[in-house]
Amino acid sequence: MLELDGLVMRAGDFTLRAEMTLEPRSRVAVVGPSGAGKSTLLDAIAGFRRPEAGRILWQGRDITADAPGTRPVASLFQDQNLFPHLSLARNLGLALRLGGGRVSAHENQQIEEALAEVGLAGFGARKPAELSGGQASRAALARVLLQNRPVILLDEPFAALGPALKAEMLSRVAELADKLGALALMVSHDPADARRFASQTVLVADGVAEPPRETEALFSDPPDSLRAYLGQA
Ligand SMILES: Nc1ncnc2c1ncn2[C@@H]1O[C@H](COP(=O)(O)OP(=O)(O)OP(=O)(O)O)[C@@H](O)[C@H]1O
Repeated sequence: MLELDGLVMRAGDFTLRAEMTLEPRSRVAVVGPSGAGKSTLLDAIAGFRRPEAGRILWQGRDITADAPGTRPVASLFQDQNLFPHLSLARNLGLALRLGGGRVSAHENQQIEEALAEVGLAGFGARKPAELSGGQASRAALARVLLQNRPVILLDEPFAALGPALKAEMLSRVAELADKLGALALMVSHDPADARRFASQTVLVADGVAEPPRETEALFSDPPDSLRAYLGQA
């Protein structure tokens, strides 16, 4: 379980509170108005921002003070965070060896397999600039696969892709999360994506990240804060 226990995040005069439990191996959408704190919530879990109060626990272990690289968490962002001067294989090697160092023959084999898994067999020598948007997204998925962490965070990673490609990537992420047995938490501005991806949804609004609710129930009878955001006010 991922537990947010009395979590308080503060940035300037913005405050976000969260109190919830998320089940392992579940897929959860994070929705809410712009500026409500969705990225803040994911950054807290990833360890990119420190809470002012409260704790974050994974399987009962307090990870609040852990550095991002040592958390049980892999993150996928819109700008896929690939180093431009390194080949795809070297970029993926860094996912396996956070401290750098030579990648072993076995690790090279793992990288090849991960690339093949996402439909990029033979692309290891390419630089990120030599990839299309869809290929870069798939490369980022290969990295998440290699990182093999039990929590996957996705902050609008496919917002720049066209509808068909976005739908394909979402189903690939769902497959990958299921294969890894991971909890996947995804920020989305598109209710259709949330419905497609996640049976549970966290609403972030009015300074609070609420415990997850059934996605269908939330969208079919949205509270006022979500209704306004959906343009149903
Ligand atoms: N360093 C900072 N200093 C002051 N305020 C900040 C800082 N970082 C973020 N904020 C504020 O925190 C709030 C939450 O931002 P956050 O990026 O988490 O929202 P979001 O829900 O992800 O928004 P969007 O959907 O537009 O991406 C915003 O009101 C933002 O202005």
